[in-house]
Amino acid sequence: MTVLHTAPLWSGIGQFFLTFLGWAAYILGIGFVIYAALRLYESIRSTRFIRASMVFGLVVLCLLVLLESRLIMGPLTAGVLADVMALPFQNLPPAVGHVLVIGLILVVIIFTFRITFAHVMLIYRFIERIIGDAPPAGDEEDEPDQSHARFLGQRPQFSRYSAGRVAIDDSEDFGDEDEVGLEPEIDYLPPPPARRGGAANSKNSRNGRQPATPSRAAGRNPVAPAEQMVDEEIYYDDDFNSYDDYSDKTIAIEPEEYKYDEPLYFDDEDPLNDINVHKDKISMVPRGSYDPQPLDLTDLNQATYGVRQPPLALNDATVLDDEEDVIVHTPPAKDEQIKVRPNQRASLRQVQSAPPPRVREPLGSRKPASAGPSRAELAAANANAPHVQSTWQLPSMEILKAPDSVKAQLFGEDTAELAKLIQDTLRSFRVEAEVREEDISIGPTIIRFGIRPTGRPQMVQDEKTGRMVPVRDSAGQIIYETRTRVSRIMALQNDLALVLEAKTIRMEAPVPGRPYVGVEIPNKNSRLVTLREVLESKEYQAAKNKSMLSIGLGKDVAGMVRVGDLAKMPHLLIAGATGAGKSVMINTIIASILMQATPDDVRLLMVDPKMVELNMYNGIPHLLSPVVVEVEKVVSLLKNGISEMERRYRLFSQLGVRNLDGYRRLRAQKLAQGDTSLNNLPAIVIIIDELADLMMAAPEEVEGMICRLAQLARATGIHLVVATQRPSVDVITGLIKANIPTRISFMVSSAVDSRTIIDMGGAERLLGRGDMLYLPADAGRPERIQGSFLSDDEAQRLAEYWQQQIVQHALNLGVDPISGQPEPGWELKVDHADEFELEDELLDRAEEVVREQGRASISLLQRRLKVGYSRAARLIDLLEQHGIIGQSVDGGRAREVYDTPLNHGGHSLANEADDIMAEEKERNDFIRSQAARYRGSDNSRTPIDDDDDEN
Ligand SMILES: Nc1ncnc2c1ncn2[C@@H]1O[C@H](COP(=O)(O)OP(=O)(O)OP(=O)(O)O)[C@@H](O)[C@H]1O
Repeated sequence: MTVLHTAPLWSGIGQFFLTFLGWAAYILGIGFVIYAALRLYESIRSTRFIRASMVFGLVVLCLLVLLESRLIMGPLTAGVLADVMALPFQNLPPAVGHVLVIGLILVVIIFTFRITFAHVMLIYRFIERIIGDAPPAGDEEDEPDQSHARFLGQRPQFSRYSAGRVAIDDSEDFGDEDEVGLEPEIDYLPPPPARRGGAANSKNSRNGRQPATPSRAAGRNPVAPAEQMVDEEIYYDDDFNSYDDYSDKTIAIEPEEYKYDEPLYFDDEDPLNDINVHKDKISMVPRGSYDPQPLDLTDLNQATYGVRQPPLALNDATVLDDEEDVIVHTPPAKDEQIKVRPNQRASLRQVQSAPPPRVREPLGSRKPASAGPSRAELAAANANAPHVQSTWQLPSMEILKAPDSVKAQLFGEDTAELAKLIQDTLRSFRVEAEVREEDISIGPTIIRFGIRPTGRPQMVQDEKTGRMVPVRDSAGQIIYETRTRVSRIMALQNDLALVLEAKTIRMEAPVPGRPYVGVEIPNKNSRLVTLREVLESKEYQAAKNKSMLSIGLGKDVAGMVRVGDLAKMPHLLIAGATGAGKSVMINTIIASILMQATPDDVRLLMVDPKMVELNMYNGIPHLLSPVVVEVEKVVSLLKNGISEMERRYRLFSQLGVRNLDGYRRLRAQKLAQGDTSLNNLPAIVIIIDELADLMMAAPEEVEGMICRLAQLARATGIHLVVATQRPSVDVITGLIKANIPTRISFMVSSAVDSRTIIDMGGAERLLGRGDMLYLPADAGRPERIQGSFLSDDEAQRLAEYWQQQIVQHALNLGVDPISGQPEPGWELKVDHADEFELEDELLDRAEEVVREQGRASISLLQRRLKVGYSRAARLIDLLEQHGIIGQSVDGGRAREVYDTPLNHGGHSLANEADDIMAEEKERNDFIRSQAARYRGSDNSRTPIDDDDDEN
């Protein structure tokens, strides 16, 4: 305008615009220039971003502002157009005119810039945050900020690698500090090292776990620069077995001092983004630029220690045992804890004086130990002791590492975003479903989103507003006209995996007991579940009081502690690919037992063909026999187990009790009456670390004995824990599966393997490293659990604790320590599979049968003794070896019985022909069933034809 106005030729035009538009001519002129430039840019980039509505809105806005200036300043600079526009306002009071024009300006601004309520809220929050930014010092701890999102620990960009992290004492929420054994401390870990270190820097840090740059760290944390923690990823390191180093390097820094000083963004190449143990398994979620939220310590404590678990009606001081109706007093101090067995409780109440301690009792009094005073002798020496208080001391919880609470830390709204992403994706596929906030469960390694199928709702007109609103039932739930099918959601599994950029997602439809389909994706801020935090949980404490064989399994997808009871399982099959976490699980089981049960309560038998996994337990008093590493000795061990089982059965039937619990109750009653005739019978847990090796060596015998034990051992308190790396049908046969109903599947390589273990797919989508599907015997569907972790160090410490106790225990009793030797009756010998049947206990009955019948044949023994073909054939061989029957003659199946007192001439040609036919049939059936079994099914076995002539 100035140029036009001053140039002689164009001054008229300039004058016109200035007169007509006043000062607005400048604004509009500049606006047109910008508009022209933007259009030019649009045409160069072949893009379009100028909205006509916005241009129009800006012009109108400019004119309204011009009008307002005319109303305020009069007709001096506003031009003719403004005068014309001001005409309608002349008769109005000035205030009304201003209000009208300003109102119009606001309306035009709202429409032009498309301002919504969300924008207003954003600004409101921003202002609020600025105002509320300076809380009085020291307030944070007293009054934790509650305004954060509930998705604790879900902000990848604010993981422990990219920001400060917090280690919080749990003692506040977890009861007495002494009881829990954790020192109160608040550890703020340092911020990440500089990210602008260049490629070399980045590489170094990936390989060598680059420490925080001192100067930078010092800048961030002026309080304790020298105490910065070296930020190392050691948690899930392959060769990492202990997290000692981690906590050692954690040093307290004042929480108030910590500030994020730069926006954090996602960079694939940046090692600092290696936030997750499963980095190679999961992918990334795009990150926004959020400001970190303050951490709620209470929330974190609750998430870490499971305080959210519903309180259980437990009285720490006194536990009333319903079954035995006796009151048990818990030990006064944990260090002086002396284990009280359920069957000892009654006597404890009665006997208050301090009697001499008593040695642990042997399982049986079959053979004395070779060196030193035998256990049988020791037992006999103490036989008259009026009580059974054990002198073993249980380890205190301090022997296990305290849970490292730094893992769960800052939180954000990523989870909410993912939920929205899932919902939008489903909608884009025209699948009506919703993901509610309350349906999101956050576990230690997994987040589960619950997708509720919705549909087209029934609509009615609202009487007040006249609008159409969905019809709701009495519970306030929307009633749908047509519903979305679950199968439609399930069909989108891969599409969801795509948008969530997750390498593995697992869908469960429906989640048992919930009205939604579960989508499980890896939690990028995953956390180790330590055995100690599980054992310290209230749920475990409650379970422990009920059963000595409780196992701290881990935490489920909602972060709740999951506990198993081996006594109820009653046997457990663990399978999974190599490195998936089987050995850790077995160690966890053993450690759970060692933490809560004395050798008087539970005894262990271990088979470790890998030779290295369970060796460390050699020498603990719980072992009935040293850890078996030779496959040849396993048959002998299982045989010992079977004879112990049979011995207990005989004992129980004599005493008229039905199971070990009944026996214990009876014993407690007798002890209360001063009768010490009944020996203590501990539960026995047989742990086999690699079944495949055994099944290769002696498939039939091992399978037969495992099944026999599995079928009958429950009542006698003998439990099997069998693990295998090879979930194929020749290892986990149909028979073994049928007899071991409780199963745990870790990650496997294929859906076929998964089906072999848990009879359904899903385990192939697990993440490994303790991520498992737990299928209890009484549940139809498996449950996903992150297994508790026990480092080798802890296991070693626990084993050493018990090994030392043997010495201490023996010193207390004034006897030689006996350790590492098998219990009498549990000696193992190299027992080749072929020799197994040599001492077949059916031999006597077989002899009776053949003498009674005056003839001997396999089919006869099969029918009369109700045994399988191979065992009957073996019995015939044994009878022949013992000189009871003769050899088969001329291909005939029936054999002569020597010295037969009652030979009524039953050995006729007709009988022999029948026998031959029956036997042939049995043989064929047997071969067929064997073949079918190796193909994965042993259902093909045809029943024995009972038409066979017996007489
Ligand atoms: N519950 C868990 N939590 C965290 N990490 C685990 C857990 N269980 C196992 N891991 C990790 O996985 C690694 C392998 O576990 P483990 O040795 O138990 O595997 P495995 O299945 O026994 O393998 P293999 O059959 O080859 O012996 C462990 O060293 C550990 O780092």
